[in-house]
Amino acid sequence: MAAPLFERVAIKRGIDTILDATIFLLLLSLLGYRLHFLRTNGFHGLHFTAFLCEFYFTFTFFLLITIKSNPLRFITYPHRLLKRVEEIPAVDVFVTTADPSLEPPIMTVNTVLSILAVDYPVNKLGCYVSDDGCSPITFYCLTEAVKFGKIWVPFCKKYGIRLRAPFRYFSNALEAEQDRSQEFLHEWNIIKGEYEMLCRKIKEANETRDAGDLPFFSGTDSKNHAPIIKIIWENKEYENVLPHLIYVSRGKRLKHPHHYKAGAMNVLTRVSGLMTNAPFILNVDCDMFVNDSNAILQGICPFIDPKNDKEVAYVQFPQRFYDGLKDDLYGNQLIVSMECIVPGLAGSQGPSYMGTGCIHRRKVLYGQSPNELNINGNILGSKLYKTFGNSEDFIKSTTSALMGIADYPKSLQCSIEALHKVASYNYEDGTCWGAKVGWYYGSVTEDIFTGMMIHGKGWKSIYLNPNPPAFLGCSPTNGPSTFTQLKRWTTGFLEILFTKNCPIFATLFGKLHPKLCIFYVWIYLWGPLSIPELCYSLLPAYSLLSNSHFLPRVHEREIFIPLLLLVLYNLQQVLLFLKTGQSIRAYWNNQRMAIVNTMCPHFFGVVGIVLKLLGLSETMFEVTKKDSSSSDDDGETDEGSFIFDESPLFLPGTTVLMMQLTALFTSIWRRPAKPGGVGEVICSVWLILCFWPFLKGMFRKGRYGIPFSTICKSSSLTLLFVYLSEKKKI
Ligand SMILES: O=c1ccn([C@@H]2O[C@H](COP(=O)(O)OP(=O)(O)O[C@H]3O[C@H](CO)[C@@H](O)[C@H](O)[C@H]3O)[C@@H](O)[C@H]2O)c(=O)[nH]1
Ligand SMILES: [Mn+2]
Repeated sequence: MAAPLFERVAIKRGIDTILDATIFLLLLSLLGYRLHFLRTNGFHGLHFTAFLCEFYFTFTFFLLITIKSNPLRFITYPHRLLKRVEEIPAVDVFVTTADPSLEPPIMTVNTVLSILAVDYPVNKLGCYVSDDGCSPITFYCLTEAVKFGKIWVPFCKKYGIRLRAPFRYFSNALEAEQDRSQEFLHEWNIIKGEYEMLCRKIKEANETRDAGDLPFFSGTDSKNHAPIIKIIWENKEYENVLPHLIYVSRGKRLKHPHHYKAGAMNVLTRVSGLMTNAPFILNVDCDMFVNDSNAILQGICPFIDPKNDKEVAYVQFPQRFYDGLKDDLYGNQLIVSMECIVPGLAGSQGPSYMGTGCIHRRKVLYGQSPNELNINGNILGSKLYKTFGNSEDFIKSTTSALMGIADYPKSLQCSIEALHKVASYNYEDGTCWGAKVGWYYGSVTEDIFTGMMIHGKGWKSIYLNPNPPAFLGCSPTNGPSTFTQLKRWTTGFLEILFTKNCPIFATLFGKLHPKLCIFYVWIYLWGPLSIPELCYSLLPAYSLLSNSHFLPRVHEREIFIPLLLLVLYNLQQVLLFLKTGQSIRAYWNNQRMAIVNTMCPHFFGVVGIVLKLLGLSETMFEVTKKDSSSSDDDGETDEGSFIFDESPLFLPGTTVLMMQLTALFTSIWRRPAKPGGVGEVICSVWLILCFWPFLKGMFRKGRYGIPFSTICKSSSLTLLFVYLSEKKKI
C-alpha cells in the first residue's frame, strides 16, 4: 500500500485542562454561594442579577471547555502526493474582491500572483476572480499581473521560492536567500525592477482612474450592470507557464438582492463549472495570499487519502495574519483561538468553515450527502433544473461533477451565452441556490452558516495548521474597522440562531455532531453575552454609589472564590499566550479586547438583529477596509493608541468607563476611610484598566480621540445612572 498522505497526532494540553476544571468548579461554587445567600436572606436584587449573569458566564465557559477537549493535529506529506501525479485532481481557485477603495487592487494582484505560482500541476489549476466592484481598474491590474506573472512564476519555480506573493517576498532582505549565485542575483534584480514597475502602473491607474480602453466596461454602474466575464489568460498545453485566469463580475440590478459574498461565490461556482469544473474548489479572500507554495498540495492530501475519500467535505487552514499591530492592540490576531480552540473541533467532526483558506469538494456544494453514491445521470433530469437553474450547459457540467467524472469540459471554450446566463442577476430566481446548494444565503456570516449546513449532512472537515502558515491575510488595524467586522459577525451568527437552521435542530434531526453543536451554539451566543456582561459591569458601580455589596465582604471566606477566579483565569490566559509565542502585553490587550468587544460591537450586533426582527432595518455586509503597506497614511501615527470615530459602537464602552470612574471617585470622596467593598473596588478598577485606551481617548483629539458627541451622550447616561443608583431606584 502507498505511504499515507496524512496522519493525525493528539495534542497534549497539560496544565490547561487542570485550570479549566478548577475554574469551572470555582464558577459552580460562586453560583452555590449566590443560591445560599438568596435562600438565607430572601430575594435581593443585586445578588439575583449577579446570579443570572454568573449563570450565563458559567454556561459559556462550560461550552468552551467542552470544545477545547481532546485536540488533534494533522500532518500532511505533500511530496508523496507529488510523486503520484496522475492522482492529483484539478482545483479551481476563487478569489473575491468587492471594492477597490477598501481593498487595494495591488493586494488582489499579489493574492492572484501567489496562486498562479503555486507548486501544483499548471494544467490542473484555474483561478477565478470575482469583482463585485465591477472595476475596470481591477481588471486592468489583473492583465498587468499576468504579464509580470510570466517571469515571476518561472523565477519562483526555478529557485524553489516558498513565498510567492511578490510584495512579501521583496519586503524580506535579500540576505535571507539561500541561493546567492551571480545568476540568481542578476535575475532577482531584474524581477524586482519589473515588480516595482507593476506597482507603479497600478498606482498610476488607481490615481488617474484610467484603465485604458476597455469597451466592455463603458457605461457600467457597479450596482447595476450585465455580467462581464473575460478570460485574462488561458493556459495552452504547449506553454504551460501560468494556469487559467478568469475575471468575473456578475450581473446586478439595483433592487435585486445579490447576497454579497455568498452570491459571488455561487456565481463563480457556476462559471467555473462551465469552464473547468474541477472537483475541488479553493477559496481565498482578496487579502489572503498563499504563503507556502505547497499549500494546495497539502490541502488536497486528506481528500486523496483512501480512508477519508468518502467523508471529508472541506479542508480548512487557520486564518493567520501578517503585519499585525504590535502586541495585538485590537486583539484580533486570533492566535489562541486558532491554536487552542479549533484543534478541539479537529478531533471531532472538524473545524467550522472560515470563509477563506478552505478547499471544498464541489459535489458537497451541489448538495450531496456523504452516503449518497455518485448519482446516475438519468434519474434526476427535471429535478436538476429545479435545483440548479435553467441552463442546459450547466446541468451537464453538474451531472458530470455529481457523477464524479473528472475531466469535463476539456477547454475554456464554452459558450459566452451560457456563461452570461449563469452569471446574470436573476439566474437563481426559483432555484435552490443559497438554500440547498452552494453557499447559503440569509446570514452575513455565510461561511460559518454554509459550513454548519455541510456538517449537518454528516460530512467531516479537516483542520490543517502547518508551519509556516499556508495562507496569510490581513486583519483590521483600527478601532472602527475592528468593531464593524465584529458587529457583522455577531449579527450574522444571530441570523442563523433564530431560524429553523439552528444547530440544536441540526443535531436532533440531522447529523451535526454534539460537539460541533456546542461549538456553533457557543459562537452564536457571543452577541447575547453582551447583555449579562453589560449588566455585570454596572454592579460594582452601583454598589459603590449606593453603598451596597454584590460580592462577599473581606471578612467572609467566600471572598476567595471571586479572587481565585480572577487570578486563575488570567493565569490560564497568560500561559496560553506564552505557549503560542505571544507576549504578556498581547495577553493583556486580548483580555481587555474580549471585554471591550463584548460590550461594544457584540452588543450592537444584537441591536442590529432586534431591529431586523422588528422589520426596522436590514442587515448589510460592510466590507472590511484593508490597509496595504503601499497605502498612504494621513498625518501622525501612534501605533500603541486606539483609533476612534463618530460611530455609536463606542458609546457603551465610554459609558461603562465613565460610570466606573464616577462611582469610584464618589465612593472615595464620601467615605475616604472606607471607600466601599474590596471586591467592588477591584472590579471597578479592573474595568477602568480594560477601558484604558478609551480613557486616553477622552483627552485626545482627532482620530485618537473619542468624539465630543459620544462623550456628551455617555455623560448624560452616567448622570442618569448615578441619580438612579443613589436613590436606589434600580
Ligand atoms: O458584497 C460582497 C462583500 C464582500 N465580498 C468579499 O468577501 C470577502 C470577505 O470580506 P471582508 O470584508 O474581508 O470580511 P472579513 O470580516 O474580513 O471576512 C471574514 O468573515 C467573512 C464573513 O463575515 C468571511 O466571508 C470571510 O471569508 C472572513 O475572512 C472579501 O474578499 C470581499 O471582497 C464580496 O465578494 N462581495
Ligand atoms: Mn477580510
